Parts: sequence; structure tokens; C-alpha cells
Amino acid sequence: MTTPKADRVPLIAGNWKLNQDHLQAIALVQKLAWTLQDGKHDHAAVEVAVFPPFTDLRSVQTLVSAEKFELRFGAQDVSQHESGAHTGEVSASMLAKLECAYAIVGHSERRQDHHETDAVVGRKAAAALQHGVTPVICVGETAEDLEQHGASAVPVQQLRDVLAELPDSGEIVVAYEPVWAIGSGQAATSEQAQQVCQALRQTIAEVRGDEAAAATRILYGGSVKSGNIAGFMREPDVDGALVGGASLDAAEFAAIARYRQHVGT
Ligand SMILES: O=C[C@H](O)COP(=O)(O)O
Repeated sequence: MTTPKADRVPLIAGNWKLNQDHLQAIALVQKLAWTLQDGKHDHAAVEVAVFPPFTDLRSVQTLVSAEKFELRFGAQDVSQHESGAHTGEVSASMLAKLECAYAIVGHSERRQDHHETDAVVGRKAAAALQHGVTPVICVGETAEDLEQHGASAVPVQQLRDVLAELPDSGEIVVAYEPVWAIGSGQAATSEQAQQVCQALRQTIAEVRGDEAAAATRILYGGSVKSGNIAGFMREPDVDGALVGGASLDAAEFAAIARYRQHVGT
């Protein structure tokens, strides 16, 4: 099923991963906001968000609010728990208090490093939703999965299992990130991304209904750069990008966000 993308505001999201202390974060956000401003970035047409480490969030919030930057931000993870004896965890209500619009859940690096299952990822997404923080639900296949099952099977099943933990309504964002494309310089082709994003949208339609599927933004992530973003954004089911390495360079990330200007899409 392919639904018109005109009503979905594209989202260009920068996941900084384990990079940038809070002082570096201030400098990077300032540079990004000024670069977007100089390039007359239309924030209503393309939303831009950054995902700094937890320790930077308060600084980023203060800066964005003081300077009235049209930049949104979120966390790279969120606890499935509300409060209590969970050392090292950060709750959704804490993120909501810091005006985080988003929380990434289920990034493949967390699935791998912290053995997060789809059920855990789903509970994290549910906790975020409960506090008005939009979860960015990451799914994606490894190179072995791709070889054994093709591109769509694993991400579709991951999404199905995560959605099973969620209430029927509430905004979500889905990010399709083939693990083999992350940080490898080997992005998926735009056709591959479209094929999987379309299957993910179909899954959302089956679980949450057609209206929700048509409204949900689905991002592609994995070696996105200013040179390849336009191809992805031309696809009918790709509504933006989750960018890792290239989001640490303000000029490059701004160029990704301004994909419309340099290619006229
Ligand atoms: O969350 C972002 C992705 O893991 C993509 O990272 P990358 O752009 O460095 O390949």
C-alpha cells in the first residue's frame, strides 16, 4: 500500500550517539541553527531534530528555548520504568520535563550492546507515549538477516512485536535502519529503502489502521549524507532520515535538511 506523503512533514533527525559533551553540544546546536537560518530553512516544510547524549539535554533545552531556535530535540533512549530502583535509567517523565519531543527506542546499537528485545523496546515506546514524548522506533535487518530472509521480513516482525506493546493511538515515528548500512558508508539504495518502508507502513495499517499508517512518518537511516538524501526523499514512503555520523557536522547536516533547495524536490 502506498499512501500520499504530502500531509506528512518530513523529519531530518540527527542521532549524535556517544559524541559531544554538553559544551560541544552548545556549539554544535548554535552552528546548526545559524546555518539553517542563513540558508533560510523552512522549518514548517522540513522538521529538524537532534538527539544528543542525556548529559547534554538540559543545555540544549536552555539554548533552544533562550534563542527561540526552531529546532526540536530528543533522547537516544528512555526507560520502560516510571521511577524507583533502576540505576542508570532515565524516565519518560524526566524527558518530558526537559521538553524532549522525541525518544529513540530500539536502535540496533542498543539491541546489540544491551540485549534489548522487541518487548522491551515496545515498553519503552509505550512509556514515552504515556508522557507525550514521541517514540522513534528503530527496526532493521542485519546482513545475515538480509541474506536469509530478504530485506523486509525482520524489520516488519520487529515492528509488529513493538506495536503489540503500544496503545492503539498516539504519534509514533518509525526508523528503518538496515544494520549493514549503519556507519558503513554503504547506504541502501532508495529502491530498497522504499520497499521496506512500504512494508512497514502496511504493517502499521494492519495493526493501527489506515489513517494511522497514512499519518506515520517513516525514516530511513544508514550512511545518509547530503549527496544521497534526495534520492531517499523522492520515494513515496520515506518521510525523512535518521542520520548518525553526518549529523555531527553542522554544515553537512544542514545540507541534508535543505535537500529540497539543492535538488528542487
Ligand atoms: O541513528 C543513526 C544511524 O545509526 C545511522 O548512522 P550513520 O548515519 O552514521 O550510518
